[in-house]
Amino acid sequence: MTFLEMLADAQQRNRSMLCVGLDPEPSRLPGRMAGDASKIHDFCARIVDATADLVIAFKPQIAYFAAHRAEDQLERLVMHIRQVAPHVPVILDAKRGDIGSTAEQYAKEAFERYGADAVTLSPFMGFDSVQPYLQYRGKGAFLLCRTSNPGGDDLQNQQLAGLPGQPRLYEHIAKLAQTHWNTNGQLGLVVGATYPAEIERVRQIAPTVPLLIPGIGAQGGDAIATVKAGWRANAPIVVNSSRAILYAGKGDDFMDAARDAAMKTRDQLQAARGG
Ligand SMILES: O=C(O)c1cc(=O)[nH]c(=O)n1[C@@H]1O[C@H](COP(=O)(O)O)[C@@H](O)[C@H]1O
Repeated sequence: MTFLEMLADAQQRNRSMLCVGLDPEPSRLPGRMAGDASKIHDFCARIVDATADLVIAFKPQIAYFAAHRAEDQLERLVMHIRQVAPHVPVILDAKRGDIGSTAEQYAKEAFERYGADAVTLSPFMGFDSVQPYLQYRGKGAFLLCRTSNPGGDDLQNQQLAGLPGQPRLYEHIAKLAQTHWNTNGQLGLVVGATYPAEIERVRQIAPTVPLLIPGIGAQGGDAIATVKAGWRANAPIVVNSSRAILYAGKGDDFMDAARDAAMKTRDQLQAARGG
């Protein structure tokens, strides 16, 4: 199955637009795992077990593994997801971006080493830095467009005086992802839940590409406004929450607490579609 087919399948089966972000910080692991980086896999695997029937995707953030020399644990984690939730796609959050020859290695890392179904990319270095990922037919690539952090304004909100209509940089990225750059229909966009007005604008420019929307939960983004701005029947949205679900419980009940938080968030997002 392609990434888009997996997304559609998981969305329907689990009635969900929620993506659980796997950002394991050893000092925040619950109970006896606290402070033990060798338990990163076990912790994330239990979160996967507790939420696999509630999500549209899982999104491991590579820095949380690499910083603790836990890349092998990330490889095992993706295999675990394949076993317990074969219908749920894995989005590797790597935010890569480099010249073509180096991007080929990053693409190999994401899709061959880790076996991810999609990856996050910075579009800053241009189309030839994105192209190597598109050689992997059926895989997805989400381009950073209007990120959830306040500093996203520094560049993404600047107007491009040299282009007709002087679009803002994020508007231009949305247009490229919807049109010229999307040669095989593999591209999506990252837009922050902290900026629903910009999600709406991105949807006007890019009506059919999937949107990865982080920023609800710990960053305080508005889940309901996010769905209203981004959801369309023919275009998936993948709304990520990491810390608010991972660390919902601090003790041995962490799986129940994560499941409870994920279910509430999933239901809140689903309900916002209707109203
Ligand atoms: O690409 C991302 O996933 C991403 C883009 C963005 O604009 N903002 C953003 O927070 N993220 C990631 O989404 C996750 C958000 O985590 P929480 O704030 O704990 O839900 C982190 O892994 C971030 O690296």
